Amino acid sequence: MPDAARSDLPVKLSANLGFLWTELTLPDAIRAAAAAGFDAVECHWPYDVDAAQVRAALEETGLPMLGLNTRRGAPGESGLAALPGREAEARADIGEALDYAARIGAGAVHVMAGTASGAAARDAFVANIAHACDRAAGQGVMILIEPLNRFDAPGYFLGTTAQATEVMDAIDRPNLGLMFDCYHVQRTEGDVSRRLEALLPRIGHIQIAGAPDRGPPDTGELDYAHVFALLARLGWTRPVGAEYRPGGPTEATLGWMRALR
Ligand SMILES: O=C(O)[C@H](O)C(=O)CO
Ligand SMILES: [Mg+2]
Repeated sequence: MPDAARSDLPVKLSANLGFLWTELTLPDAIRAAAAAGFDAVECHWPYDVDAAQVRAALEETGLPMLGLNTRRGAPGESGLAALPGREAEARADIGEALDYAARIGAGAVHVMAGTASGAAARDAFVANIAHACDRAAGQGVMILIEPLNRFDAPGYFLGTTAQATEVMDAIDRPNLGLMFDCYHVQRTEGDVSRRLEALLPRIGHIQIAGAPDRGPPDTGELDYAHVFALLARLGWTRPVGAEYRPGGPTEATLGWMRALR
């Protein structure tokens, strides 16, 4: 895709390689995203892949890696940052994610909270995220926290944008950002446009998918032509992450990119 055509997009796009091109190795998925015209990539858990190979694919394609996640922990845990008594493990995972981010030049780490609730969980989360921010600041990395919807992630500590902003106020670090996933927000809270407007200064990254089925952005009840026009009006210039389940070959689902161009 020529650069001139890409720059006509009202909003730049990042391919989430946790969901797109999962049949490929991570380096080859980066190449596929570049060939499809994405401006950036992001991933979930790259830890089994040699960071040098990821870095080589990023350099070869010129795509930035926007971010990656801390590990999920044991099956069903979805992260450790809000688990009282697991601080040492949570911080080891944060350190690992930051080290990997440094090796591939990634700009953000999403610290996963885990399944927990109550005051002790909040205290653990606030302390662990503050620790992550302080450690990340030295390498110019942003720490992201992301509310997940209660249907896909029942019991996940962080469920709403209101809860996220409450803990962000308590943590009070300049390199802490909200991961605003329009799909999760729509499933749990709705009012996506108004929430984007209100929360924009606190948002570190935006993700999209069709709702309620998490298919391509041109399926479901959210109108991303409207959302993209709003983001352009609000002056959002960073790539928006396409984090949807293609349900088949990714290339066959990219019509929405052409439609939004
Ligand atoms: O599921 C999501 O929306 C995420 O963005 C994620 O990082 C993994 O849970
Ligand atoms: Mg997401």
